Amino acid sequence: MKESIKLLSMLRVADLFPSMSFLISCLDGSSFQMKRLRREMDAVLNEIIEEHVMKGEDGGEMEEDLVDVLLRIQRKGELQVPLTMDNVKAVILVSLFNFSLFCTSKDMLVAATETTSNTMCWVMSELMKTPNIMSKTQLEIREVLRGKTRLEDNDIHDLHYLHLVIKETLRMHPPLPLLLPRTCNKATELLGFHIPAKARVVVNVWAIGRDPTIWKDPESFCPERFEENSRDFKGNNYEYIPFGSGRRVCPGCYLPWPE
Ligand code: HEM
Repeated sequence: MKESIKLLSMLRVADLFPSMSFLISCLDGSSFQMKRLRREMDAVLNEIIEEHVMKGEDGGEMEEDLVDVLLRIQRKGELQVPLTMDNVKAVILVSLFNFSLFCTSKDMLVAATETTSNTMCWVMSELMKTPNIMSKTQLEIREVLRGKTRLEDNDIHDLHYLHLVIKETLRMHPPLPLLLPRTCNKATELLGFHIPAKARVVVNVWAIGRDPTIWKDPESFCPERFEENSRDFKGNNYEYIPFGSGRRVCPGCYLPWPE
C-alpha cells in the first residue's frame, strides 16, 4: 500500500508533467529526465525488496506474497538460470501495473501509463514521418529551453507548437479509440437509431477524429489545424474527445497547458 501510494505520487510527476519532459528530452536529444525517473523508480523498488527481506528475517507469520516467493526462489538458487535482483525488480514492476494492489492505484496506473506512453510513441512516429514538423518542434523547444539544464513546470506554457503537435496526435491516434463502453439506461432514439435499454454503446473516437465532414484532409498530420480552431480535449467539443466526455471524462485531460 505504502509503495503504491509512493508510485502513484511519482506517477503524477511521471505522467502529467515529466512525460512531456520526456518527450521534450527526446526531441532535444537528451534523456536526463528518464535517467532521473529510473533512479527514483529503482529507489522505490529497493525499498519494497528491503521491507520483504526484513519481514523474512523476522520470521513473520504473514502469508507470502509475490515478492516473498521471488526472494525465496532466489535464496534457494534452485533455478537453472539464477534469478537476479533486476529480474525480481522487473517482476515487481510489471505486477504493480497488472495487479490490484488497491483498486484506485491499479486503475490509475494503467489508465495513466499506457495512454501516455502510447501517445508519446505516436508523437515520435508522426514527427519522424514529417521532418519539417519535427524541425519546427525542436526549434521551439531549443528556443524555450535555451541555457537551461532543467525543465520547470512553467516552461510548458511556452511550448505552443508542441501543444499543437500533441493535440493533432491525439486526433489521429487516440489511445482509447472506442473510449470506455457505456450502457444505455433507457430506450433512446438518436439520429434515427433506436437504442434499446441496457444496450452497450461504444463511441468510435478514432473514426470521429478522421471524419472528413469535420476535419479537412483528415489523414494528414497537420498540427497547424488546431491554430485555426478552438476545439479543446476536455470533453466540451464532441467532434474531438480523445479523453472522453461527461462525468467519466479522463481526469488526466487537465494537462498543464492553458486552453
Ligand atoms: C494521453 C493521455 C491520456 C489519454 C488520451 C486518456 C484517455 C482516457 C479516456 C478516453 C478515458 C475514458 C473516458 C470516457 O470513456 O469517457 C480515460 C479514463 C481515465 N483516465 Fe485517462 N487518459 C490519459 C492519461 C491519463 C492520466 C495521466 C491519468 C491519471 C493521472 C488518467 C486517469 C484516468 C482514469 C482514472 C480514468 C477513469 C475515469 C472514470 O472512469 O471515471 N488518464 N482516459
